[in-house]
Amino acid sequence: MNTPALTVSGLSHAFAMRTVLEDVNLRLDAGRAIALVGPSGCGKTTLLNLCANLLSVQSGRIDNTFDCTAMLFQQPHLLPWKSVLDNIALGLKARGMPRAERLAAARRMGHALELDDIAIEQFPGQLSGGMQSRAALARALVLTPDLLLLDEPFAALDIGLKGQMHQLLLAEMARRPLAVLMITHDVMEAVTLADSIIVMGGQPGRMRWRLDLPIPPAQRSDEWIYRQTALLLAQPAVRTAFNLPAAAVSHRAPVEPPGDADPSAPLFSGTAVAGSVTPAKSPTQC
Ligand SMILES: Nc1ncnc2c1ncn2[C@@H]1O[C@H](COP(=O)(O)OP(=O)(O)OP(=O)(O)O)[C@@H](O)[C@H]1O
Repeated sequence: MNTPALTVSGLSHAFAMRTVLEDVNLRLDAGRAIALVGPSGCGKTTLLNLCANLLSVQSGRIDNTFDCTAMLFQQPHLLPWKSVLDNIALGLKARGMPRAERLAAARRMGHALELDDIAIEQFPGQLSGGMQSRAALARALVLTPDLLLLDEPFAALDIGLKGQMHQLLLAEMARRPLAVLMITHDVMEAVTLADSIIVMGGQPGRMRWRLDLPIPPAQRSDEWIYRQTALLLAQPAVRTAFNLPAAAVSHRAPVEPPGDADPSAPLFSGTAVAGSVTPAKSPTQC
């Protein structure tokens, strides 16, 4: 039996007469995480919305063979007139799960994401931003999705809360083969969570650079993450995509992989994607 995957092939998209995405190709397999980074307006959200079926595909193909796709938006979008518990249970209600059963499942998921019984019984407006983000994540995870689409859901959180959300997400990814396609402006967040990072840029937006990180997210030390982030941001193709001025590149050796990571794995090996500012040497499909 084929393992599930999200496959995007030759995808382009236009709003009215303006093309905003051009020839996007990627494949996301079960249990893997891909982060899309790039400057504002390069079409990241449009790509995610196409993957989520919130927009119709005009040109190219998207094949999603995952069983259940859930999406988290930048805003938690909790219903203010419903309790946090009812909000978490919303998708289960749409599936027709009986009330007692869905509320029990929602409570368990809320607890797993460190929302206590007091928080769960409150209305969203009574929660802090960080707790609302947890509730939104709980509402998505309670559906046991095998594909999670993240449109910068942690962008408004401070670094401490963001770190907590990362740990919760990594714990879920370690527990089962959850695939994640995420958008973020935060390159360090991408290096923390993703197996592969795709840098998009230009107008219309295209894929410019791809980096496959050799160490699983759970094994990455803070130091390794800082160094990889710096190396990624030093790549000329990446700087061009972000419209950053050319920078003096440090040639210091990257830090060693932590723990029992494969010592022979390359520490940094990005690939320019076909059609990008740097001619591609490798396959056009990411
Ligand atoms: N519904 C729409 N109608 C017309 N133009 C749109 C629509 N949605 C997005 N656009 C345009 O498409 C382009 C890409 O937008 P998109 O939101 O996908 O970019 P983005 O990379 O996600 O940006 P950001 O990082 O700021 O969220 C932008 O120029 C935007 O104005």
